[in-house]
Amino acid sequence: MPVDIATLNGPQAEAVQCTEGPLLVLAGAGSGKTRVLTYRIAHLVEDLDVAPWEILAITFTNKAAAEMRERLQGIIGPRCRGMWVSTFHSMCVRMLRADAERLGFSKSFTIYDADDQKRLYKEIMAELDIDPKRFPVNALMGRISQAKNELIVPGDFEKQAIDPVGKVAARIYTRLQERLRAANAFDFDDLLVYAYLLLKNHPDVLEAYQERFRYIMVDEYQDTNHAQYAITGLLAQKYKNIMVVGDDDQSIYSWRGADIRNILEFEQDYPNCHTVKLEQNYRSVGNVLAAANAVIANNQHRKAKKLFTSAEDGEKIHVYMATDERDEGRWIAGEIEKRRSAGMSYNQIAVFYRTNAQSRMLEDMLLRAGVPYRIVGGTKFFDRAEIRDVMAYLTLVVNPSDDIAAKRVINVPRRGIGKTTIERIEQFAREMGMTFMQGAELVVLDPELRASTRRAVGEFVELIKEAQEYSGELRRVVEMIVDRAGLISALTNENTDEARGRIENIQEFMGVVDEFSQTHEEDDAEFAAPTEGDAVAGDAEPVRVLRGDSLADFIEWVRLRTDLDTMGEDGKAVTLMTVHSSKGLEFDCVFTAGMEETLFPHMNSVNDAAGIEEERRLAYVAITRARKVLYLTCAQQRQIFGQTSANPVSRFIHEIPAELRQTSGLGSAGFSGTGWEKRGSRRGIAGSGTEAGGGRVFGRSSASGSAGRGDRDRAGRSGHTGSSVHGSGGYVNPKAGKKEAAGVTFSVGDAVDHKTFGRGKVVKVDGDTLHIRFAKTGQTKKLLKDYAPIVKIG
Ligand SMILES: Nc1ncnc2c1ncn2[C@@H]1O[C@H](COP(=O)(O)OP(=O)(O)OP(=O)(O)O)[C@@H](O)[C@H]1O
Ligand SMILES: [Mg+2]
Repeated sequence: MPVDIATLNGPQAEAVQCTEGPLLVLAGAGSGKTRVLTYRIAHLVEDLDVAPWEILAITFTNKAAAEMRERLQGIIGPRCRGMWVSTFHSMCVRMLRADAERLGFSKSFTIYDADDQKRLYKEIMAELDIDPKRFPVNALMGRISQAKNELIVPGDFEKQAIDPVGKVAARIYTRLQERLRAANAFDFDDLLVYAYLLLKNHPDVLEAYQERFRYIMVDEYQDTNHAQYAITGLLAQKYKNIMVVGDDDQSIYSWRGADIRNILEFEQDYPNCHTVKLEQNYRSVGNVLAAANAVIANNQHRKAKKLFTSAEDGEKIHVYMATDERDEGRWIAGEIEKRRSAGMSYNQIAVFYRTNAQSRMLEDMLLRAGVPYRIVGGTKFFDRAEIRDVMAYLTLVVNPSDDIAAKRVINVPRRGIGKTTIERIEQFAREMGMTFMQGAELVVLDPELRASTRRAVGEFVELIKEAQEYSGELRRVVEMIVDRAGLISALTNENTDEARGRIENIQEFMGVVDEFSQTHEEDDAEFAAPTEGDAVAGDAEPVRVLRGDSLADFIEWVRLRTDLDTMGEDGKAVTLMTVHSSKGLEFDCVFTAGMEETLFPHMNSVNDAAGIEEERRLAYVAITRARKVLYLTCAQQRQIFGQTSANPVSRFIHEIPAELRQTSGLGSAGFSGTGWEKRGSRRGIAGSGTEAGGGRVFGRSSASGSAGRGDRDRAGRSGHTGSSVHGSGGYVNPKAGKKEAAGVTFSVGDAVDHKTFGRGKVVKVDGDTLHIRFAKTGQTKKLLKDYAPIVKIG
């Protein structure tokens, strides 16, 4: 069945039908770029008989890739199997898995994430005697990452380094690459660098891919870095059938090496390029689009673009000025509940923030109001220590040369292998030119070590070896490691709440294993029927080398999961995420919290024009995610990064024309009212005892968690309670209580959450007194509704 071009507008259809030669679609947010790219793939396969394996589609996140595959499945059905729809990093991993030997690595290489990498940096710095106080590790990592994204090898980097940090970074860079190679590992940036080198230095490999990928498409091209640009260039060099889509106004990753010039100079790179402009926005209502256009118009360095919509104006942009971050979170929770009662699904609501540090308070407030949410980024499951331990064990099973993994877990759980022993193994391994595991195996014979230590090391080595025999049976090997290493029993012995939480996480991890097994079977099916396209890269094995080695596959899958992939498909919940992660997505209702100077725009960027322009593009991305309703919130004072500060309202709010805004909260009386003048930052307004005290009062004020459901009275009260802790510095909003006092009504059957007693049910209402039966204790307590630390949860 031919692809239905009729559902596209003129320029969109033109882009879909322009299938030969270079094509650029440069257009604003929500104009259908991703839709056009997807339709073009469908058109190629469905109408022009292009084989699916001849198509390479690159997206910015794994989530976007999954969505695209799903949409394709909907249009062309199972024919999209065998097609490469992936991120740059996943694509590079596939290429490297097929041909790692050409580069002197083995196929079972490990991918180091930021945490592994940091450990390695610290080791190297210790080894080279570099003082981390003078040369912070993050700064060095940033420099080297930037060099890798620009494809600058250690030798050239050293020649170019003139400043002290650069010179130190050059020494580390050289050693880093040696260490990574010895560990048979790549860091994230290396995936791009080595894939590039593979294509650049092995013409037969390059040619095989050029012949295979006759049609190349890249979404979000404005955020490609130099390495990605170079890889794309090589792949497209022969047939030049390359389509790139993007929006220069949405370039938000320059801090990670993205180069906006890649898209702006596409027409120069491909002189006979066809360019299509899309000007109709199909995503947002009129007011949201007008706000976005007004904000971005303040950037000097941009290609001016028109963007119109035929949608209705919709609601005005809601601006809420909170007293503090708690009030902000509480208010957001309330508004979410209002939307929900009006029929909007939680899934269609998102709360964005500029920095991860903001999420904790928002989470707390949603939790207390009983709003289900999922958080993307921040408290990443896979970043938890116990999960990292399990992962390190598994990594070691697949790649025993991974010294970082070995050292992480040799004494986890504690089995009496101390620092001295580890150093001894390390030194021995270094002298003998061995890996840490090989060293460990021999140290067992060292009579100078205590017998118990030798036994412990021996058992550890033995465990890893035994597990290797089962590496094809994923669930079994994971169970074996968890069980035999004694991870759960050690935690059980600790017998603390925290340990129990960790056990739950490990159990949750088994669920992840199962989830993988299910999706992996599908993947297998996807590649099981080899197409002509799989026979690539010269004599090397086809790209499907990993089939059958499910543990290696699993590890790779976990490593490549970007934050966005933690979003579940089922279970309705509000999404919390940073603005950066929201790229390409859309929601009916969007909240962006923390709209204050120094937070958004972020303080790191406020002093330079280019930085401000990037922050403004970020604001543009945030605004344009909203389909129907947009909320922007800010707080008069905020505790964040361990200090209290008070900052003016974000310039991005001012840049939205006043007639498009509707303001409420503290500042509703006057936008730049006296309370909003610059106060600067004040460290520890609340004093040192406040953290704990704040926590307590917070529990108390949890009674106002349901404030958003009309319970403004208690919101006011708890605000006052809060003030006694915050110091009564006039930050409490006296108006809030009076103006919005509605009084809360409880009735029999309501579910409540009490700070101390937990969940319960209202069994009787006697004037202001509630009789609540608590689930945990089974007891019924009489509580005064306005004073008890309770929140209505259903
Ligand atoms: N011709 C059309 N008719 C109806 N809906 C459309 C049309 N084109 C795009 N849309 C819808 O508009 C929304 C935005 O499209 P899409 O996500 O492809 O835009 P985009 O340009 O990729 O946006 P962004 O710049 O944010 O990535 C989607 O919901 C899409 O289905
Ligand atoms: Mg898009």
